[in-house]
Amino acid sequence: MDATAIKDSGAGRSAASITLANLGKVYPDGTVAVGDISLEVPAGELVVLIGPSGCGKSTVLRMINRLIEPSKGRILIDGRDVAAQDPVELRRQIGYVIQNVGLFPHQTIRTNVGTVPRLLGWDRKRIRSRADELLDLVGLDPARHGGRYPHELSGGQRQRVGVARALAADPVVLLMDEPFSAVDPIVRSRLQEEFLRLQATVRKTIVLVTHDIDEAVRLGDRIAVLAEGGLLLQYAPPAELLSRPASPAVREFVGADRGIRRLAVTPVRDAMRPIGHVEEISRLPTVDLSGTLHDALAVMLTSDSLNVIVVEDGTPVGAVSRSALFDMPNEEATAIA
Ligand SMILES: Nc1ncnc2c1ncn2[C@@H]1O[C@H](COP(=O)(O)OP(=O)(O)OP(=O)(O)O)[C@@H](O)[C@H]1O
Repeated sequence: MDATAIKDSGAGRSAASITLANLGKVYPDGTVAVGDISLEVPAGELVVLIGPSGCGKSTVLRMINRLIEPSKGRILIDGRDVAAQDPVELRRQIGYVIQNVGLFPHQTIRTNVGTVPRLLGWDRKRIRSRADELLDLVGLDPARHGGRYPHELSGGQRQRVGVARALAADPVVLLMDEPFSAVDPIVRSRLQEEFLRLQATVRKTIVLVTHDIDEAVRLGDRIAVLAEGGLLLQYAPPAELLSRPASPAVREFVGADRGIRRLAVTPVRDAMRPIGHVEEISRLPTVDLSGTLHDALAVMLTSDSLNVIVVEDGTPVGAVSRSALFDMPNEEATAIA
């Protein structure tokens, strides 16, 4: 992971793992922003940091790219301590997307996207073709938008440019600090959806900060819940966090409607039973095997049916009943019983 590797490569470098080991930050005024956090972000996964305002999320992110130096602990990227690397060089290899994007107002969109490649000394032609490739990847037409200035785009479009710029030099790590919070809920939802598609293509290691539990559940392969003082309360995949909150504090944070959220991250397969028990298959609505229980519930509600047939490549493979959705084992309840 050095600058020459980036210079020599085009796109498609692999992602890197990130290790936080007993990471802590006390600001000079004595504020303990981050207590003691240890966690591992596997290469190519998207990890969400979530927690109440002031719990240290941005501080963790900014320690990863050395905008802030830790008071204790270590950060390893692919096993290499970031403290041993030149901060400027390190930052050129780590994409960073912030709320309100921070685009340069007097530069065109294409020039903004080419910022890091330019710093890395790529030639003009290569920078331009890379910028256009990235704009296309985030759903902006290079011919239409490439020559515009940031104020000539909508908030959602600017946000996409921010993501394109962060990906331009094909970083192995992407840090995102509330990347979608400055846009309205409908644009936000569309950006999240597009971002998931983008991530399926580029498979970067991403650490994303948000306040929004729905965003965390939708985007995260894993979620780290932090508390005041920068303490790690739980680190788990969304489904586990929702079904087995590690403490009352996490349960409260995750929210009372977590049963519904859990449906959105539980595969249809988990509540499926053999099809033999269901009558009149052909009249029942269907849901694809790749769907979630939330999809199954939506189909049941719109068709006013108590059962839904699960299909794989168009062939019925099982059925899910409405009661089965709410009989899903709740390990927390079992533990209490
Ligand atoms: N430069 C600083 N000096 C002193 N305290 C700071 C400094 N920067 C941040 N803090 C404090 O450190 C704590 C963590 O701040 P941080 O910005 O990391 O939290 P956050 O979880 O990202 O918050 P938010 O969700 O509101 O953005 C807060 O109490 C904040 O006031």
